[in-house]
Order: sequence, then structure tokens, then C-alpha cells
Amino acid sequence: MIELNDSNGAADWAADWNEISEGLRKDLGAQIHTQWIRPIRPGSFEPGSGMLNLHLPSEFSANWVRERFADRLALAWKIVRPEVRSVTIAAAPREADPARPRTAVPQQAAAPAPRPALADSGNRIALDPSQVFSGFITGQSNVLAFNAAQRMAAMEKPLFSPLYLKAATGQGKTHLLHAIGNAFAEVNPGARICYCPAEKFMNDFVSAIQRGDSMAFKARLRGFDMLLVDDIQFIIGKNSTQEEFLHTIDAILGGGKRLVVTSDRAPQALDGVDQRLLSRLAMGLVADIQPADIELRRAIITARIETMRMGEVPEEVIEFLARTISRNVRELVGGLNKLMAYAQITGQKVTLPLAEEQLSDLLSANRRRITIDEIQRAVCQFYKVDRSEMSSKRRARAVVRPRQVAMYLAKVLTPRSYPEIGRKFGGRDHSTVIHAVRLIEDLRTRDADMDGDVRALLQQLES
Ligand SMILES: Nc1ncnc2c1ncn2[C@@H]1O[C@H](COP(=O)(O)OP(=O)(O)OP(=O)(O)O)[C@@H](O)[C@H]1O
Repeated sequence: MIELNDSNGAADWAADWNEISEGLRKDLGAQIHTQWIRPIRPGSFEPGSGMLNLHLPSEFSANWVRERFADRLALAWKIVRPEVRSVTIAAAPREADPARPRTAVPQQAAAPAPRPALADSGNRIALDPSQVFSGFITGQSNVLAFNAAQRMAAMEKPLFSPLYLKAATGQGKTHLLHAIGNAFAEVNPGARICYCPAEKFMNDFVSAIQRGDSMAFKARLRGFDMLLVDDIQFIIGKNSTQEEFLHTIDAILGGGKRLVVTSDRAPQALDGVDQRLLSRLAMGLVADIQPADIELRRAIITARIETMRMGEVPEEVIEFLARTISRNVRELVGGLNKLMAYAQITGQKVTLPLAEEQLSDLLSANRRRITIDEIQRAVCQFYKVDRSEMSSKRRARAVVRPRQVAMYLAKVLTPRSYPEIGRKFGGRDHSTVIHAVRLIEDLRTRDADMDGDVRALLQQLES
């Protein structure tokens, strides 16, 4: 490991950093640059692994920068110094305290950014101040959850508690959780608010028991006015922690305080969770965030380009990203960051061919081929009809509608033509498929149940 101090060619590294930093200033604007980017220093370099360790003055700023700019920084360094293969971002070790542990997280150029770490500030424990409601873009798929989240953060007591936010990975649960905390802190400046990943809750609880001060731990938790617990599925299976969590929930809810939890699954699907805990979690409001649809993905990209001052991005590139990076919002935002960083550092214009070239890995991962067989299997399971009904000639409504939904999904999710789809459904004519597709399209706009069924199936098939 080479410490990049004065005797080790620090001047060269500093000069390279100046060049990168200047480029970022143009891209991000003076304010963000002065506050977050300019304080970064190249700290040390490991020639064997090609890992460059970047330092910031505090844990908080290191986490903030890592969450947002790790991709860009890694890419910029790789271009300026090809021997750099990855970058870590951490608080600089204090000179008077050389043994102080660092929390660097190795960051590959294209890897998803890790969560912001916990930072305490008075009454607000571990809230990320940048995750706010105004930065959360809403569409059909998340507006219910968004409204419920706003209600939870309002001055008046909500009619429900807990709020249980459910969504697949990367669809904005954590963002909403921090936004609730930040908004509540604004209307109740004295409120004590704690954000806590469920895993951390467990670890802290276990350490408190080991240290023999579990009473203090419990008292502290129960003293919060709002408790925000992320990824509750990770609490599964630990009986003692579940018991403690149950008591904490009871104390919080009993005291009229607010509790919000997130999970990637519904409360009933949390295997191995104590029945009493399940019923507490499900007794408030369970709000679902569905995967972002194309309109929402488009809106998120457009908003991000504007707020991050990314400059001009052609409409066709926005459309291309929104259409092709469909698995989750984290990948969408990460892909956009990567593309913009590359264009900015190499001085190229953002074009469609550049997007295709730079994001090829992400694009092919998103282009998982869904087969008509898979669709038929999922639809039959969903509507509880026999698989043979997909090809049968039966015209009873109970089998015709599922068949039409399956044809519709085959058209939306696969590149197959109408005649090809017809052949897979018992050799039906292509006009039957066209009719089915149009009918389901129309029903989706008029019938909320049908729209809900199709969304659930799309989510299942695309995940
Ligand atoms: N509707 C949205 N508007 C703006 N940004 C969004 C939206 N949804 C998600 N994001 C952004 O996408 C990224 C991933 O979101 P987040 O971390 O909240 O996902 P998550 O559902 O908590 O994922 P996981 O289950 O993996 O923890 C974040 O940068 C977040 O700000």
C-alpha cells in the first residue's frame, strides 16, 4: 500500500484529482462541488489490487459521496489512471488516532452504491437529509404509498400505525422511509426520530445483551417518537430479537408514537415470524409500491437530469434508458449516472450509440427473455385454471379471460408476432390474438381489478 503523502508522488495524484474534480464541478454545479467533492483527497493506493482509497473529512460526508458519486469517481479515476481498478471512499483516519477503524467499502465502477451509513444528529438518528419527498417522483405504481407516507409524516396523528411499505428491491422503500423522517422532523423539530435497518437493530440488540445493558437499549428505543425500520424481512428467525421487537412495537404503538417498516414481501409472507409480531405489523396500513412503469421511469430520469444538472440529454436517450432499464429504479439511476460520468470525463456527447455501448452489461441483464410457456404457467397459477385451458377450445368465461390475459402478456413481454402467439395457444388465428390484446388493453383502463391482476402478473414475470 502506498500512502499518498508528500514523499510518494502525492503531487501527481493531486494534479490528476484536480482535473477530475474540475470536470465534476461543471457537471454538478458549484454548490455540490464545494461542499462534497472538493474536500476529497487521494489517501492511499494499493498497486496489487489497483484499489485507490479516497478520503473525506468525516464519516458522514464519505457516506454521502459514496452513495451518490462512487460510480462517477471510480470511472473518472480509471480513465485518468488506468492502473486504478476500483475506488473506496472513507473518512480520513485521524492522525492522533491511527488505530481508528475505517469503513471503506470497495466500490467497482458499475456496482450499485451502498446505503448511506448511520449518522447521528441530535434527535435525528441516522436520517439521510437528502432523501426527501420532493425528490421522490410519483406515478400510478407508487402514489398510494407516497400519500400514506406523507400522511405518516404530517402534524396530525395518522389514522393508521404502523405503516408497512412493501416493494421489490430498488423501488424506493428506503427513500420514502428517510423522507417520512425528514418531513416529520420539519413539522416537529423536537421529535426524536430513529432510522434503523432491521439487521442493525438485531446486531445492536445482541451486543447490548452481551454488554449487559439491554435495559438501556430498550429504554432508548422506546423513547423515540418515530421509529423507521428498514428491511424487516431480515429480522426473521431470531426469536429473542423478535420478542424484543414485539415489545418495542407495543411500547411505541401503545404510546401513540409512529412506526414505519419496509419489507420486500407482505407481512403474511414473512416466514418464521412470530404470529403476534405478524398481527402487529399487519394491523396498520400495508402500502404496496409496484415496479415503476415506463412513464414513471421516464419521469425519474428527467427529474434526475434536471436536479443533478447533468446538462442536455437527447430525448431518444431518455426514452431508451426508460424503456430498457426496467428491473428497478436503482439500476435506472445507476445507469444514467454511469453514462453521464463517462460522457463528461471523456468529453463526448451523450448519444444513443454511446448509451448502448457503455451500458451493455446492464442492458443485457435487463433483457431477460420471458417465454410464452412461463407466461402461461404464471397465468394459470394466478387464476387457478388448468394449463390445458390455454390451448383448449372451451369458451367458458372462467377460462377465456385468463387465456386472453396470457395472450396480452405474450405480446407485451415477448418479441413474438401475433401468428406465433396464436400457434402457442392451440393454433388460434392471429386475429383472435389481436382481439385479446386490444380487449385487455381496454379493460385495464376501465376495470381496476383487471389492471391489478395484470400488474401483479407483470411484476411476477419481470422480477
Ligand atoms: N420514485 C422515485 N423517485 C426518485 N428516485 C427514486 C424513486 N424510487 C427509487 N428511487 C431511487 O432509486 C434508488 C433505490 O431506491 P431505494 O434505496 O429507496 O430502494 P429500496 O426499495 O429501499 O431497495 P432495497 O429493497 O434493495 O433496499 C435510490 O437512489 C432512490 O432515491
